[in-house]
Amino acid sequence: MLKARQLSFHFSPSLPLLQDVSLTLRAGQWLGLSGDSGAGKSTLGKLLAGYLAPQTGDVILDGEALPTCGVQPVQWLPQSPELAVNPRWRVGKILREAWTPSDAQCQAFGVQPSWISRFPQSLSGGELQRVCVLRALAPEVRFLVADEISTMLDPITQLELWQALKREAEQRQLGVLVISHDSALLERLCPQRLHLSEGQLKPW
Ligand SMILES: Nc1ncnc2c1ncn2[C@@H]1O[C@H](COP(=O)(O)OP(=O)(O)OP(=O)(O)O)[C@@H](O)[C@H]1O
Repeated sequence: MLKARQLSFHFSPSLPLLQDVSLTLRAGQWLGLSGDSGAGKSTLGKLLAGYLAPQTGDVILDGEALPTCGVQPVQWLPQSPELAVNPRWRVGKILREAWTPSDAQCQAFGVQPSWISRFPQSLSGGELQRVCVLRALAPEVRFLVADEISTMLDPITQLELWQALKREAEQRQLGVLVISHDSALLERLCPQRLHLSEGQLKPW
């Protein structure tokens, strides 16, 4: 179980962003998170994945602090995959950075064998996003923060990505926090939804 306990966070003391935010994400749960632009959704996602440290409160996984080395069991997947890869690495090296997905997994996520020897700049944003999502699914991973991951995909590719992720999450009982402005998408994917507004979470 992943828990955020009374997190407060600001980039500047005069501009508090999150105040006393608590949430629980269970194994196998799909939880939706909406909120206005700039409300702090990505910041909360980064706090949950250990990319940022809160000023007060903490994030615990099964009662313990997140590990500081090795494969992170909570993976934050950002909207812009091109910012999350080393442009000097070929796609094969990027994909296998933490683990080696099977051919069947590559196929399920629509990752084509012909991409392996290419550089990431030569893939479309949607193609690279699929590589990054699959890269994040190492066996040690237990929770995902999917931060607007399908925004740049066409409707069919979007559907295929979520179907592949649903299947993988169900098999492994991954907990997934889906961050999106698309309320129809959140309603479809997530039985429980939260809304972030003025630094606080409310059921939605
Ligand atoms: N590194 C940073 N330094 C200073 N301010 C930052 C930093 N990162 C984000 N912010 C600010 O914090 C606020 C929250 O940003 P965040 O990206 O978490 O919002 P969001 O809810 O995800 O927005 P969107 O829906 O537009 O992606 C914004 O006002 C943003 O400008």
